[in-house]
Amino acid sequence: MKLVTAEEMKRLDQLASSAYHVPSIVLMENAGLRVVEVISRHFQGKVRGKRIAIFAGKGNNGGDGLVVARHLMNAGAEVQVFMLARTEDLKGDAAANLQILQKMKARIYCITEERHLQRVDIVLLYTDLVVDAIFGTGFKGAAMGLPARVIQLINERGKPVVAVDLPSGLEADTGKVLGPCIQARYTVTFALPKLGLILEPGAQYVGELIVADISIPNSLIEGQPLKHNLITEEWCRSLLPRRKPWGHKGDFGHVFVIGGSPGMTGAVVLAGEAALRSGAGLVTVGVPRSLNPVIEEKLTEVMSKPLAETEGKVISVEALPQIEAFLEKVSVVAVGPGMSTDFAPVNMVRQLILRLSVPAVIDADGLNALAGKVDILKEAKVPLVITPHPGEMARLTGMAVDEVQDNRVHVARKAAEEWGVVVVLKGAKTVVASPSGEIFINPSGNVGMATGGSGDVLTGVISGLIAQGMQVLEAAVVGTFIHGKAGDEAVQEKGRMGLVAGDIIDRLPEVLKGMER
Ligand SMILES: NC(=O)C1=CN([C@@H]2O[C@H](COP(=O)(O)OP(=O)(O)OC[C@H]3O[C@@H](n4cnc5c(N)ncnc54)[C@H](O)[C@@H]3O)[C@@H](O)[C@H]2O)[C@H](O)CC1
Ligand SMILES: [K+]
Repeated sequence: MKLVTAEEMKRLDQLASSAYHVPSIVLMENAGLRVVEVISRHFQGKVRGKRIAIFAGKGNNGGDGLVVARHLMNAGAEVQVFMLARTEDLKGDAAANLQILQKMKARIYCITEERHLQRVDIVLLYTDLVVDAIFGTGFKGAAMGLPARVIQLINERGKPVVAVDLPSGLEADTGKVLGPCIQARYTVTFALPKLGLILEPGAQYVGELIVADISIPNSLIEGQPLKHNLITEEWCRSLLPRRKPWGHKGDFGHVFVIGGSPGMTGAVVLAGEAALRSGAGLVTVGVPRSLNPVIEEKLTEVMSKPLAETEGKVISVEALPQIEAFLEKVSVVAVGPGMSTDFAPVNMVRQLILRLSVPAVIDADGLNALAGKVDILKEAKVPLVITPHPGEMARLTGMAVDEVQDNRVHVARKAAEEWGVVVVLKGAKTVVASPSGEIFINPSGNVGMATGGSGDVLTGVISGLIAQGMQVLEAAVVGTFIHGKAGDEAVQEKGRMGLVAGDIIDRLPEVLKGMER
């Protein structure tokens, strides 16, 4: 599903009027009607007599609210409209709808001074439902002054709120909530979801999200170069490889996981098992020679390959010829789980990337090996996926973690475009970015997955899908979704605190089974 920024939405709005001659006031009317439908559903169709307080800002979001007021009045509801602006401040379509309401003798109060809040507080006490039409896509920064106080009052009274287009106080493009923000029961957003409704923390204020058609022509929407996407289950289902009944394990690829070091053997085991549970035909984990007996103990279906090691029992540069020779037998490499950041494995990774002859997923210490040497990624001759968590992304970009987290979409896109790789920037609402700047936001997953080894599992899932012939971008998108969905299934049973990475692997088969075609 496509997502939009405020700017893109404005352009759609303008083109609908200028290129398709859909008058903007028709769009506003439709927006209002869609909101009324949700309100009617909330009251099981019985709107008559319901006490509804509508809060309208000075822009077109407020205009939508005035349309809602008109239709609710006609439906017999007891409507009170609070304008967070002077009536003369309204322009265009919003002003037109205000005039209509004035002609209808609607109860309209302007909240322009602190003392006006008393009335708001009293009305809220007896209100059945609130309509938030204060700010929409025009909002930036933090709500302050009277609007902020009104938002706080509405939240404190705890009545159900229908947010028009966006909960007021939330930034459409970033999902940032820098001040008070409406906690909505429903958000009726127009045409396409705004990025900020999906990103954190904005997504926590949305309630039930309804994407409402307001008659912007589909051909106009499809014709726009919209580069933000929400990953959906149906889309992932359509991308999953089909299994031919006569297939044999050779058809489903061979994953080679390279990593492991003393005390960190579990990471390669998790990655290897996850790859197998994601449908790969064969999986081999390459570990320092001394650790191989321990790994063999832990593995059954997954094979292992002892690699040349240093005295410290980490993978040494001498392992490169062995690894290169083995590349002929595999379909994809996963580099990094538990590898350690000793000089030798770091050096090995930096050289391996230039010699890869199959796609690779680079994760964890494989990424830490590239801090300060990130240009190596640009010289790879094969498609790459990197799967940094925010700390690893900070090390790769030289930014502070907060800076990365503050601009997740921008940071992921810039890295993907500059380094020419698929970037999976993990975290709440993982962002997948392609070298062409396409963005895919993952809605699945939960905080229970913030546990050691969860990233190793994701590396295995993505590698397992690439082994079965998926393009690296599709494997990253689908793998991220499946990994999160398996975590969502696991947390139902294990809870957010008790969930461990192995629980995610255990749920992969049922998630995949539910998506097979
Ligand atoms: N096709 C569509 O998308 C349609 C959208 N509609 C509605 O229009 C709003 C966008 O309206 P706009 O006038 O651009 O801005 P807002 O109403 O969201 O904001 C009002 C006003 O608020 C000011 N402002 C911005 N930030 C702050 C702040 N931090 N504090 C105080 N004031 C702030 C700014 O000056 C804005 O002008 C969209 O959401 C839809 O609801 C159409 O009605 C239907 C078609
Ligand atoms: K709003």
